[in-house]
Amino acid sequence: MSEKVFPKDFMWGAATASYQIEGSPLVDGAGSSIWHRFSHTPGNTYNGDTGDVADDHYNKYKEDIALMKELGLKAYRFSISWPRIFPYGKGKINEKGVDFYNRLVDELLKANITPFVTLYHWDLPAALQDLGGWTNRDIAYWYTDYADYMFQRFGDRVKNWITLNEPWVMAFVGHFMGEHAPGMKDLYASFSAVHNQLRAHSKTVKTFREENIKEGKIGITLSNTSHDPAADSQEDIDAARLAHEWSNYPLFLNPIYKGDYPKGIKEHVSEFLPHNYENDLEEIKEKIDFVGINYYSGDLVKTDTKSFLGGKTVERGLPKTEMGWEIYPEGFYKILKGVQEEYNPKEVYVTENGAAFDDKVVNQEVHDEKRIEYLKQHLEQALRAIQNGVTLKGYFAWSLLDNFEWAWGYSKRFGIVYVDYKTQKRIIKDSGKWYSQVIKNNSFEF
Ligand SMILES: OC[C@@H]1[C@@H](O)[C@H](O)[C@@H](O)c2nc(CNc3ccccc3)cn21
Repeated sequence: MSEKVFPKDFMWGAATASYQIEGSPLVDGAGSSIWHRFSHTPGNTYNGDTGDVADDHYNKYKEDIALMKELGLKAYRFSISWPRIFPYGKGKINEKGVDFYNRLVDELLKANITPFVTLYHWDLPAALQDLGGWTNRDIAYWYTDYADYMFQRFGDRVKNWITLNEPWVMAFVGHFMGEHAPGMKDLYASFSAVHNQLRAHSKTVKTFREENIKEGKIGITLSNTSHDPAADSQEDIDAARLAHEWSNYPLFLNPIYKGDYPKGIKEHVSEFLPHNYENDLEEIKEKIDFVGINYYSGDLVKTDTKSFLGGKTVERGLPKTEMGWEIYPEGFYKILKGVQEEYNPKEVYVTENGAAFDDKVVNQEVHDEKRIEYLKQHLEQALRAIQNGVTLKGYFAWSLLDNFEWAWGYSKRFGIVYVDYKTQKRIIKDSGKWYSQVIKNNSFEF
């Protein structure tokens, strides 16, 4: 393989999520979600932004799929909104919600674009939150029933399934930091959410196997930040390792592949894990077909006895994106190489990688050179990982479209396609044109 060309059949895609792009959150019988409630609660999002309209993808999906085809995408990762299907999370089914995703999937297949479906990207039915949400052990059954129904309705056409998007963010940004829905600040609730998401994930994988989806594959998508020790001291090395075990793939892959939480978690924060969690570990240890890796940035960790887990982030003067996240491509390689060395997954997909920059429209064009540079630097590291034994099979740029960036609302743009929220006009950015050439050449050098 030439040193700049990706393997044949490498799956080039782009990713989105239901609440971030669809709009119409309560239309056609859909139930409310925790993000509908959270964004409608004053003070929770920048400028009071909500997902009420977003990119109006619920109505513009055909136009957006035509854009994907124009870009030459091989695959498209999107999420299904659980409350569109089960307005109350369980029980009554909303056929109009199922119909939207039927039309979306059929249009993708017509465009010869492979669907990768995320079953849960944070928009929990609000009715289930009223029953405790991810802190209620019964959610493992509610979620598995929802997922099983999706397998039955779409498994004939959708062959690639992701159970959960970034369970760490759901658990800690949503239940400890309070910056995401459901807006809780309770560390015990956070670890309960970790544990119940793992239970839900593994029960769903078992059900997926029983449904025997022809050529079907199922995995999980995990958030990752490359944590480096600030100094070559044992205390900084230990602090960085603990941050890795807590906030990156080990927190979930250790139970899934090795049947227990990481050593550092058990040594330092086992008090927050649910009572008798050990009883569930055997069931959680369930083989998956691929690991989804999300990567955006890295940070430097210094020992600090006053901080949670004994470490704090310190500056190292690297360039940053509009999110204030370091641009650290080497960290991408470290995360990819690390997951292969620590768990040796059959397949790895980069399910999200991208950056927010201050994009401006000039004469109906968006010259986002910084994003092209970011993507190129990270693709170089992805190819380096493949050349060093990582079973990387595909890459999904985050995101196809500028969209609702959670608590940041519409103030941060990650898309390779610009969205004018006043007119809903789409403009392919220079990065989208560049990415289209990457796909055509199967290389970032052309
Ligand atoms: O922030 C960009 C994207 C976001 O739009 C996606 O929905 C989500 O999957 C996503 N995860 C990260 C990385 N992790 C993260 C950490 C703290 C807060 C929010 C996201 C970035 N992104």
